[in-house]
Amino acid sequence: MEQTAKKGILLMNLGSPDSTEVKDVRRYLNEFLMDERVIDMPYLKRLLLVKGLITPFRAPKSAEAYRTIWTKEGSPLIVLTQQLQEALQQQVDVPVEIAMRYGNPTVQHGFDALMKKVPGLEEVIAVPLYPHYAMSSYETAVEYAKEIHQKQEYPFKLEFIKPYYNEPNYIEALAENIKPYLQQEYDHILFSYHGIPERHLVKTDPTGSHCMMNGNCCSTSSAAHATCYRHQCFTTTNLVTDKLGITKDKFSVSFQSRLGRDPWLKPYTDFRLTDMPKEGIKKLLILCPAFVSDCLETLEEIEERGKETFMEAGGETYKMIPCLNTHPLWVKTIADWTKAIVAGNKEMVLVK
Ligand SMILES: C=CC1=C(C)c2cc3[nH]c(cc4nc(cc5[nH]c(cc1n2)c(C)c5CCC(=O)O)C(CCC(=O)O)=C4C)c(C)c3C=C
Ligand SMILES: [Fe+2]
Ligand SMILES: [Fe+2]
Repeated sequence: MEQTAKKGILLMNLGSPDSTEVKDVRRYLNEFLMDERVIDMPYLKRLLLVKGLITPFRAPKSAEAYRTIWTKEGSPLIVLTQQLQEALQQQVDVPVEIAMRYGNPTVQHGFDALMKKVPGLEEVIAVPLYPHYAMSSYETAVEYAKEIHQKQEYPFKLEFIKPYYNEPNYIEALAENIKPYLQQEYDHILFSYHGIPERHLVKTDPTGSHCMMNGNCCSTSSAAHATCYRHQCFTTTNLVTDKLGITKDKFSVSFQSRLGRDPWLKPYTDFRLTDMPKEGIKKLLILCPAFVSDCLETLEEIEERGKETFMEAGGETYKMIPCLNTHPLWVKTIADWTKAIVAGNKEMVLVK
């Protein structure tokens, strides 16, 4: 490949265990949950909780769950991120690599691979594969990449694509991805976002007085919205339903995948799946826009277990709409953003 710009792209996703063996799942969970932006407790307390309580019980169960979705190529999340890399590489003339926040391939591996491909590498554009800002997803990916960049004294400049929850071309891709599923009969569409503990919203609120102060906090104008996960999830939902002409009575938002006993964002997806058939919602479409690539939390929690919950509660049809994965409009969107940055347009760059 002839290099015109000494730049590279790094697609950053969350990561998966190396295999479905309990020892690999244990190592992955320990790394993930010892992240202070995920379990936000003082180190010793976190260590005791994660290594003494959560991981020993969770690792065998999670390993079993991973076995139900694992493919011969490996974890769906990793395989789909690789497929996104390949599709994007067809559209841009700077090298594209992938890296995971936890597990493999690491961020350092991604940086080294780009350095190898581009002698004299001047700039890396990192694309966090999270549309919304949460300290346990977007923020930790960015801060971790910055830490590796600094510690290893890489000579290139590192830039990040900003959260894109409201970007018109992202919304358009999401809408196009949903559209074919609207042909089938449905009573309701549930937008199920990954949950976070409520206190994380308070922690990332730069105003110190906005998030969770009242039920409408996310719909009133505030500087906090730049880092308010709840606001951003509602915004994505409203923009995409507006675009598709889906009326307010036909959709709602819920939050999935909670861990532990603290209050997480509500309503909880599993509770809603149990209640909806009783409310007359029998035919459900469900999607998980917090994820760009299908993963354990979509394929096992929502597509498999969620369906069981809904059908056992009296539901009739249940269809999960896949994540954006390698949807052509999504690939084009990332290509357009990164090409613009390579050309010197900084509109999509995170400013901190
Ligand atoms: C939107 C992205 C994500 C946020 C925000 C997030 C927060 C968060 N997650 C946990 C705990 C777990 N999450 C797990 C899996 C998982 N989480 C995300 C994304 C976000 N997490 C993804 C893409 C995945 C799937 C990974 C895969 O390999 O497919 C898991 C591991 C699986 C399990 O045991 O259930 C845990 C644990 C917390 C505590 C948290 C916020 C505080
Ligand atoms: Fe908010
Ligand atoms: Fe998670």
